[in-house]
Amino acid sequence: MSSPSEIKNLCQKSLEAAKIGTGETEVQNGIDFYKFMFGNFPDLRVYFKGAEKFTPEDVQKSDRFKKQGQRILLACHILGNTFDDEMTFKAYARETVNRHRQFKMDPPLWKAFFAVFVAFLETKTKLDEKTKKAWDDLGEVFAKECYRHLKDCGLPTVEGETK
Ligand code: HEM
Repeated sequence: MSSPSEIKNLCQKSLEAAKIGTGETEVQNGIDFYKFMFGNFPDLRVYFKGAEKFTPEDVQKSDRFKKQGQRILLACHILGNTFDDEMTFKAYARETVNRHRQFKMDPPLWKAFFAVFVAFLETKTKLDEKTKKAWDDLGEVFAKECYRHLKDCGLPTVEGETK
């Protein structure tokens, strides 16, 4: 694994293709994430109550996903930004798990999310192998902390190897 600061820099650089903000392009980036996810991983829609049958066209028109798009991209920017600050990064992972408790997600999704996210980023920019590996490494550290926390909370988790 590269150093935390190398991983941070590679992830940060790739996130320039998925900026957040109030401008049209930035807002659309967030909507595009869910259009991508709902279009390519429709099984994940089950967790989004009321949107279980949404098509990418429905996502485009939805105020809910306009807001949620910014939230998820902000979360990914926070992960990239804090990867060299282990205390904050891991606390953010645990907090993310706490906030998702109600959705009763299948635990392996904490790692699987990053494959979805990288595939989304690839719709926005060209990613080299080093950058894809950086996201995979980041996702691995994130997911391990999620699994550890789920176990601490007495919730279903993933034990042992996560790859
Ligand atoms: C495949 C994995 C995941 C699934 C199925 C999932 C599912 C959800 C659902 C159902 C919501 C509520 C939104 C709504 O219904 O409108 C939500 C909110 C949210 N998710 Fe996820 N999530 C996943 C992974 C992640 C990851 C890895 C992060 C962090 C990097 C994250 C960050 C957020 C944030 C920031 C919110 C906004 C609500 C809040 O902060 O409490 N999610 N997610």
